[in-house]
Amino acid sequence: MRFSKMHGAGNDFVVLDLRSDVPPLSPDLCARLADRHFGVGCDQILTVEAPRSAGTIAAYRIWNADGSPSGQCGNGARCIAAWLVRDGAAPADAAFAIESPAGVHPVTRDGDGGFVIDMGAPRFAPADVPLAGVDGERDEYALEIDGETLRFGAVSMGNPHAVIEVADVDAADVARIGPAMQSNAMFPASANVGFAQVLAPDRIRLRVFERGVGETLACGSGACAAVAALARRGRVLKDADVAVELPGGTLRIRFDAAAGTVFMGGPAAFVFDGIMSV
Ligand SMILES: N[C@@H](CCC[C@H](N)C(=O)O)C(=O)O
Repeated sequence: MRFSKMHGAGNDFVVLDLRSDVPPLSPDLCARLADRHFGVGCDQILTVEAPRSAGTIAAYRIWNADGSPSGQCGNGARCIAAWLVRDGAAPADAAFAIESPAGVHPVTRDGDGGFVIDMGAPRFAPADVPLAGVDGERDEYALEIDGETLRFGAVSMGNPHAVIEVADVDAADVARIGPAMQSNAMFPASANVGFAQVLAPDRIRLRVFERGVGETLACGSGACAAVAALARRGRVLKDADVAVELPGGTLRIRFDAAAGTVFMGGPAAFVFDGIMSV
């Protein structure tokens, strides 16, 4: 099985071209590919697939390291864009569109040689996240973990996110709180749990404990969710770039409130190409 190893701000991927003849993918095979000791190693598997909607170059799907599927992957979207440009399927200098399970995403180049992806509208309605056992849409919800009341915003970017504002992201107990929130009945589809520290209205720090993986070096949809949730509470700017500093790099996120969409800019890098026996 031929693959490309890529990363976006340290969130790493195995990219497979399913437009050609490859063995059928299963959750078990995804988990084997993602294994850092017995496989290639990655946070997510991305599959490039034939276009589904008019005006798109290709579709893609996302599997976490544990083999579970997801509806969205922001860093993956930039890597898919870079992969399609290198493949010759997408133009190097013009806009094009790709499609995730969450919808169609217009893509443009950014000034640093990376890509800007229109990630679509953040959805806050509890049923859309999904969030269970709450009595209506709010800016923040409360949940008790180990006797501590945590306040969080809930957002879908095509995948579920909880965003907790913290005073110091380095001190956040990501490895304890992340899995405890994911397994709580409030999150029937689990969630990606973000810990955000606001440095200024246009700059935050963020760590994300991802569903199906654990803490990653960057989560693009998590960065979009954090800015959308914080902007809703007036903690960061709307309609202007917010720099999101993640352990693996910095993304630029703009919540365009008038257009009702979130733009994400950042890098996409090739690491190596290879062949894995399956
Ligand atoms: N790292 C990704 C998100 C990948 C999917 C996520 N773990 C989920 O299960 O929803 C990103 O950059 O957005």
